[in-house]
Amino acid sequence: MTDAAPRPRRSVLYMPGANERALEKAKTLPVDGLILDLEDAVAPDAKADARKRVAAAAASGEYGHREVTIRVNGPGTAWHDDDLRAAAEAGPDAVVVPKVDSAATVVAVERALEAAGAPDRTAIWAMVETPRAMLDAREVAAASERLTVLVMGTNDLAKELHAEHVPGRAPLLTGLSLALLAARETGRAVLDGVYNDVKDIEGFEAECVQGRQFGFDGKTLIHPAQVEPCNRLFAPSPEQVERSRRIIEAFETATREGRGVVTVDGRMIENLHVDEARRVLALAAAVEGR
Ligand SMILES: CC(C)(COP(=O)(O)OP(=O)(O)OC[C@H]1O[C@@H](n2cnc3c(N)ncnc32)[C@H](O)[C@@H]1OP(=O)(O)O)[C@@H](O)C(=O)NCCC(=O)NCCSC(=O)C[C@H](O)C(=O)O
Ligand SMILES: [Mg+2]
Repeated sequence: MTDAAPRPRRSVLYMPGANERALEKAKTLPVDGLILDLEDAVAPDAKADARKRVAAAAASGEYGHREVTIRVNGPGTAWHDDDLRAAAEAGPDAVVVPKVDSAATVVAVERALEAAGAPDRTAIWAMVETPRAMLDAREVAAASERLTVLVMGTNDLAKELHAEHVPGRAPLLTGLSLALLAARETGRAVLDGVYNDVKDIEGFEAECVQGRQFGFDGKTLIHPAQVEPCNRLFAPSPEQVERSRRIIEAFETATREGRGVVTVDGRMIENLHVDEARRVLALAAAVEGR
């Protein structure tokens, strides 16, 4: 079940599962994915009602091209098992599991989903947001073929580390890198964490650029105002697309002439740069298809 083709996951929006208005509004937002949340955004008294709403929304088929996922409450909580059963029945694109910190947790979730009759199409997205998850990220990512995406939980990670949220995210960079290494080594996609200040679009954009430069496939979001900048900044730019085309063309010409290396704009281009240029073009085409 590992993703092969580049599926755009530039923008993945959380919405509180108890908020009917947000669930409705999401049908009109140009996001690549949605996380219908049963965990942090839902108060204990509202959990049962939210579970019903979210399951109905996920099963409705009304979200078009958007990937629809359900975030269940974490392993060990009073709601986890019921959430998994409801999610398995609803059959979303994925079940997002928070606070996964071992391969055993992933395997337990996989077994519970299968026992509850989850369709094969329902993947597992594992949130990595604890020190243990960071240190065992590779084992978590490789624990199941159903697991297709790692999701950073930067609020929980900062809390666990006693770290401060600062511009540039220096305290979190090791964790971000460990998740990326684990995802790329195992062929999983990987999404960056959320930006809490919904009014600060400039700061949000800076964090999108940082996430993209690191190699994240996209970012998780908490407010509709974050969607457009996120889509724009995680898609290949027109300049990148144009340069990628020139790289491929120049390399193909060089190969026909018996050369294995060439320069474009004064920079050395080898096979590996051509692979990267093809990845960029494939992603740009997939984004264009949206
Ligand atoms: C952050 C918010 C509480 C802000 O809410 P509010 O002040 O009400 O926003 P606005 O008035 O600006 O809303 C304008 C309209 O947009 C809709 N809206 C707002 N947020 C969403 C959303 N997430 N999805 C869909 N629609 C949304 C409002 O309904 C308004 O619509 P309308 O009335 O028609 O104009 C709020 O944005 C919010 O609740 N966001 C999500 C919070 C959330 O899900 N948090 C949990 C996930 S993050 C997390 O857990 C991180 C991770 O685990 C970690 O550890 O890091
Ligand atoms: Mg969290």
